[in-house]
Amino acid sequence: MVKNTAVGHKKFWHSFRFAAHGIAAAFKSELNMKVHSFLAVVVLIAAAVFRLPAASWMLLLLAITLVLTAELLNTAIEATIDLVSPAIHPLAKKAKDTAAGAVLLSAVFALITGLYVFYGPVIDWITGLMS
Ligand SMILES: Nc1ncnc2c1ncn2[C@@H]1O[C@H](COP(=O)(O)OP(=O)(O)OP(=O)(O)O)[C@@H](O)[C@H]1O
Repeated sequence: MVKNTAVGHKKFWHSFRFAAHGIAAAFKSELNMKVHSFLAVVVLIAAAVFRLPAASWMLLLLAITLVLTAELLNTAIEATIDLVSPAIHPLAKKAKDTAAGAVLLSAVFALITGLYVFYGPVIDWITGLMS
């Protein structure tokens, strides 16, 4: 019983390490992943500078998580397609374009979220500067 738990813990940490390695590998190989991560850091710094409320932070974190998750799944699908269908095939195109569509959709959501949470504070800041 104790042994099984120990094995379970070991398996959990192995899975965790594989997952962390997957994220690091996608970050290293995918330009989009780097760009989205950089933008996420900039947005979070701006959220701290503008002292956004907790609800806005949660919305931003949701949007960032969605974009990065979509990017990771897109990378996984691209790698799988390149492995199983290196030759041109309409289904390979469909799979890659659909996965890219998921990234685009999540990025549009992130843009709308950013406009929604920053609009008021930025307008207040500009108004304060002019008065
Ligand atoms: N095996 C294939 N069969 C048919 N069309 C493909 C195939 N591979 C890629 N394509 C088409 O080319 C586009 C670009 O594919 P590519 O593999 O270069 O991905 P990408 O979107 O440029 O991502 P990245 O640059 O991150 O690898 C795909 O979205 C798809 O429309």
